[in-house]
Amino acid sequence: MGAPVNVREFEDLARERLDPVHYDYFASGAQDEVTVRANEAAFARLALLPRVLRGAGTPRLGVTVLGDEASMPVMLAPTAFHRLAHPDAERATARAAAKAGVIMIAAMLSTVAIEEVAAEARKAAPDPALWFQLYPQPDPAFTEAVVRRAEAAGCRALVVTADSPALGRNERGDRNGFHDLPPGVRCENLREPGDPARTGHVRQVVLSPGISWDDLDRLRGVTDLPIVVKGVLRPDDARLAVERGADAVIVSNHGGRQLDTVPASITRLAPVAEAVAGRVPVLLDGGVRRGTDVIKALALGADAVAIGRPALWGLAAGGEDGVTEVLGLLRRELENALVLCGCAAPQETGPDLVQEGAC
Ligand SMILES: Cc1cc2nc3c(=O)[nH]c(=O)nc-3n(C[C@H](O)[C@H](O)[C@H](O)COP(=O)(O)O)c2cc1C
Ligand SMILES: CC(C)CC(=O)C(=O)O
Repeated sequence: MGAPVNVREFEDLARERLDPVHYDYFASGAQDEVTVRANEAAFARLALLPRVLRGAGTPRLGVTVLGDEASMPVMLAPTAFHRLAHPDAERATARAAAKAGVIMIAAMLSTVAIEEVAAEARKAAPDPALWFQLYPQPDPAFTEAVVRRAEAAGCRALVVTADSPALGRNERGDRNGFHDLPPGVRCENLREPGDPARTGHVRQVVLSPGISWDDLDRLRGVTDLPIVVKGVLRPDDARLAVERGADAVIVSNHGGRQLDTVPASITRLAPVAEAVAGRVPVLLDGGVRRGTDVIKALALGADAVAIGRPALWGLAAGGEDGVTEVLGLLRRELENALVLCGCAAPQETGPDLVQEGAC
């Protein structure tokens, strides 16, 4: 195959290069994977209604989210275990994101320690925008220690994953017997505090059924970082998140990996954005594969979108260069979609650009 010309072809290349068990881990979702398919299909069901003769010129793609300037409204969603995609793991992803000027949400379940992820990002850009995703742990002292590490590493927002009071049922994983990381691959952020020599124990992550809005309050007491609630699908929860002090929300169904048969995230964006009513930024992830998907999300109320699997396909296909290429593809596609819609910037999009169910 020649060089991939779109994200789908990057997935094909990644599938060829990856251990099939690890490909399945990245690609799969919960149970029948209804929501995985729905996330992409729902974008295809939305038609774009471009404006003509607007003289908008070459679009500017930059946005500012929670004070972080990004070169485009596409960020990296947190995804676990990059070492399974490429030996350079999160180091490569961080360099590519920083070089591209996009915001990276580093996963708590990273196979490279957050300090090292941040150091690699800084090699590529002087002031990289790095956020940290957190699964609050039942042990508040350990959670606080992880938050302190993220702060000290220079992370500028805390993304709390709210859709995971338990792990979704992943049948591909069960079929493959994929329950443990390979020898030598560890979640480096889960080491016991005070283990700088990295000789000691690494905790198992706990996805706690007890997670509640109180955890958000507790985190507020622990950190001054902006707190982003990830995994909101309902207007009532979005309103609660804002009332409980969230600084942004991410409309997300975890890429269809948690509760199967929840709706495609793009179908929940407009109701959530309406409930939030501009009080905090609204972000979206799930099924974004094209520049046209990005513009549809912007039009329906997102300040930016995040990509999960596409970055992993880039990483598996070509390490740092692969992630760079995926981000470049999406940038070129978004710029093309904006200019063809007659928009000079992401901020110029609105719901009039999108028509439901017509293609
Ligand atoms: C392999 C994989 C691992 C993920 N790990 C995490 C994680 O550790 N924490 C988290 O909040 N979300 C995680 N997610 C969900 C992503 O942050 C994001 O919601 C999802 O991938 C977006 O959908 P997309 O892959 O269709 O872009 C993961 C997703 C994938 C595919
Ligand atoms: C091990 C999991 C909790 C990581 C995750 O969030 C996922 O694979 O979707």
